[in-house]
Amino acid sequence: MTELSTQPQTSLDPDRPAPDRPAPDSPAPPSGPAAKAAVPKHSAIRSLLRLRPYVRPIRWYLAGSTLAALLASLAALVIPLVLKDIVDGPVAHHDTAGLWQQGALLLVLGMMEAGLFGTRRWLVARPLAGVERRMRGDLYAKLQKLPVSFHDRWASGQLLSRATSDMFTIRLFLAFPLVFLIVNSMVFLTGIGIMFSLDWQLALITVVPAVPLILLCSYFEGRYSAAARLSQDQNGDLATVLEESVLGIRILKSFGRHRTMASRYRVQAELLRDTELRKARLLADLWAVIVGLPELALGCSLAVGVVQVAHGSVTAGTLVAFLSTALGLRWPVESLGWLLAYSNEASTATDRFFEVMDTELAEDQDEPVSGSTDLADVEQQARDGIRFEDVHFRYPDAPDDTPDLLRGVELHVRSGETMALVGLTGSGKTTLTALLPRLYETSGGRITLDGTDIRDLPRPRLRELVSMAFEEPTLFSASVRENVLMGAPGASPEALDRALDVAQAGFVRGLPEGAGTQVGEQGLSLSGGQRQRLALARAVVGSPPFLVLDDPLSALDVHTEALVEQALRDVLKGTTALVVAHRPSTVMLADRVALLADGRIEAVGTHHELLETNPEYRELMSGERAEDGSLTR
Ligand SMILES: Nc1ncnc2c1ncn2[C@@H]1O[C@H](COP(=O)(O)OP(=O)(O)OP(=O)(O)O)[C@@H](O)[C@H]1O
Repeated sequence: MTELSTQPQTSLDPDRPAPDRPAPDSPAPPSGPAAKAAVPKHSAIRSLLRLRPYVRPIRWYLAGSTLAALLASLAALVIPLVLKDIVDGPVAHHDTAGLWQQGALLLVLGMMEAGLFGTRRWLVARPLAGVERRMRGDLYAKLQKLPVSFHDRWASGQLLSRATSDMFTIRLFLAFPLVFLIVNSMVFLTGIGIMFSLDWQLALITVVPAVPLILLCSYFEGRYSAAARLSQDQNGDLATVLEESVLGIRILKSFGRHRTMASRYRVQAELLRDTELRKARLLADLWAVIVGLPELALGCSLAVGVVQVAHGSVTAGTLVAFLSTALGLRWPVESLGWLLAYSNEASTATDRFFEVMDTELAEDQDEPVSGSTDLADVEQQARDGIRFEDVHFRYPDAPDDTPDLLRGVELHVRSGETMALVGLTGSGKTTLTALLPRLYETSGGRITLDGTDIRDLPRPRLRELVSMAFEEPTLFSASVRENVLMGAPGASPEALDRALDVAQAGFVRGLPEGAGTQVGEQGLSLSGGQRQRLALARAVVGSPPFLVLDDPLSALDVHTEALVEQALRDVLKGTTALVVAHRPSTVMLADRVALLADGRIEAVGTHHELLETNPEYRELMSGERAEDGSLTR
């Protein structure tokens, strides 16, 4: 699989060159992720063959379509032969009745050609739309299954372009180039056969240019593949910049950085334009030769043919038939350029599609490691709560020379207890909570829920048991109800009301359509505090046995925070909870507090115990820090 890199490295500062911005005349300018997307070494055909599982179900439609196109093209090839008969027969002998007969035959052949081409399109339109839908569906399903670490590495625009323009390219390839590469080759060979049967000398003059053409095409294929791949990757980079600009429009405007972003977009667009121009130049060069050489050959054969007719060694009808056949072969030859170009684009689009599809899922993605499928059924009192046992973790893309972010975390959150997790910013609190629902996999040690290793639980079940409210309250363009019920799809209207009450999200009832109101893309039509309360409601709506709240009240005013805390206390009584806290008010929700520092849990105790015994905690809660940002001890 081609390794794709990380986010685009383009600088926000337009005057600062991006790390791998191309030299103006460099042959293959890399940029951002596109820079690292190596062109696969295998041939275009091998890449395209990977589409077999998707094409197999519609193979008969494709075969029918190819047959229809072939018959239509062969009908077109018969026309010159009828012309020969007309010239050498009715025209030469002034036979009007014969002329009508042959004319009618020409008409039938013409109608057959048109009808068959129409049938071809009709045959494949629907099945090919189905192939595109299936591939897109598989890609989406795969993206949903891939771990969060994959999405950390891949720029969203790269994925977006794979799901949109690449799919379109592949469908178009199956509709046209695939069929016409086969049909045109057969038509070309048949036409050459007819030309040889009419006059072998003229035919030889006409086919000689085929040799340099074949050599040129193989040279072109390699160069065009590289350019096509680069252009598709750059397209993805451009989509990423566009997406970031649209999603971050408020920030860009408020910091007056929209020009900077526009310039970053322009740079990316210029890179893409340069690559497209390179593709066009390659195609133009190929085209010039593909069109020029046969024209030259045709001119030569016309001159020789006229001399032959003058000497009486060839009839005028034969020359007309020969030239008409040669002209009829212009399309199969001339189309070769764009058919090859498009096939190359489709092959690189296929490579890009399979780069995602081939990405291995974390092992045991859906299946538990060892038999258990649920928590042990024990009495409430015997439940063990959450245990982190010697947990180690490092991000997959962390530099090799850095230590693990978490280095032997030992923590026990008793059943029914609420544990606050505090620590300096960047100490790994969010990371530690993300290990619980297995958004990331631990690098060592284990985590248990009521004594069951979380890796022994199927992920869907684990995520039913552990509910999360993230620091960044993401909502989707759906109604308030749909957003909240994501936390428990089958929950009753009463449960929804209760969750909204706990989160102090009474504002929902004042919205134009209550809980049915659409919140707009990413919930941006709501305030930060409103979004945070809906995210909290989503976490608690299913009354989960384990709850993880990542600084859930940070965007709330003091009054609302107090009200939410009051309501949360009741919810927390019935659940085992880990709450990331930055402020004493949030810490007060918890029964005990754990202090995370240097990748370990340094101290555990009640808020008051830690205030008394742990200077680091005291300083953290009072906000006192040394000048270098670390806590003073
Ligand atoms: N996806 C990621 N890939 C690589 N490193 C990451 C990733 N996410 C976070 N980090 C790094 O891990 C460290 C811990 O981040 P984390 O978000 O867990 O800290 P935190 O204690 O929750 O901070 P805060 O209190 O500011 O929310 C940081 O140095 C951060 O840069």
